[in-house]
Amino acid sequence: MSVTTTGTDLLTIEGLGHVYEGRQRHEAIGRLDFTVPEGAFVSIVGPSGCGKTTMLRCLSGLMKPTRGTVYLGGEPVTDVPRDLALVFQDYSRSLFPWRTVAGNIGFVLPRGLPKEERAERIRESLDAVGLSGAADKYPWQLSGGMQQRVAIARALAYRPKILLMDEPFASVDAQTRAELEDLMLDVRRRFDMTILFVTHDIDESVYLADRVLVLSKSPSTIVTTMEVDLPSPRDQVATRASEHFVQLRTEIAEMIRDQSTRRTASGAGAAAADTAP
Ligand SMILES: Nc1ncnc2c1ncn2[C@@H]1O[C@H](COP(=O)(O)OP(=O)(O)OP(=O)(O)O)[C@@H](O)[C@H]1O
Repeated sequence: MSVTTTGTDLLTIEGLGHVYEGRQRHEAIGRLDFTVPEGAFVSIVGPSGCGKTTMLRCLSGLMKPTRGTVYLGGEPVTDVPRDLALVFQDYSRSLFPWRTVAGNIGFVLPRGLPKEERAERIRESLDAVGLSGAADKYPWQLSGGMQQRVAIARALAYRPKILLMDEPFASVDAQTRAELEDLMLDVRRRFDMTILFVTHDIDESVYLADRVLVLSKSPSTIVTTMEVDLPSPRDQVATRASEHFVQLRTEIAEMIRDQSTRRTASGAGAAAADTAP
């Protein structure tokens, strides 16, 4: 089954740039321009410290960028938008340990929501992440992978138009990571969700997405945009072993390596010219 997008851009990023001011002035983002179509799964991959988290903070309205504008559904983002949810890498800090799983999910739902709908949203989202029986447990009674499933369920229950994920599976073991990747593909199909997924793992970026954006080192720009035309549903073994998958992941790996070699040879000042889209 292939997943379709409407072709309408849900998220538009125009000329985004960010400089951290202060004693340690640092230009984290050079210039980013890209769009995320409604219904698409877009991965962003880039080296450590290239500004991925800074970018997500700007996209989600948590931080005002130094330059540029972010539009969600055509409206400029000036505050945290109602239609957006974030899932972070550090699940242990994103869940309240004193609330049950159901309590953690219910916490983000609108106060005025009728009791039955609140219960239904919690039930549906826990079912979607395979944790139907865990509603009354506390986060500390769950494994790391299960806690991250709760964080995903909480984002789903909120019913956002777009889900931003910041290296969400970087802290779990390889087997759990593969299960969570497949969970995201399933969730995306079931909820028709638009997802922007940040990772430093090239294979993961290709396995999950319709499109991969490759970032340069900081100050980041987009080195390339790669369409991923692998068939769906994807399979952890067959997809990753396919010739086309290997070709795509190799192209991205070479691009990241070449770019970092060039920067080392020519100095950081050449970065902007080297990485122009
Ligand atoms: N508050 C701050 N003040 C100054 N510099 C900062 C601040 N926050 C981040 N930086 C710097 O900006 C750059 C980008 O940081 P950011 O956390 O966005 O990168 P990242 O790609 O998410 O990193 P990682 O892959 O390691 O998670 C880094 O060099 C970082 O040291």
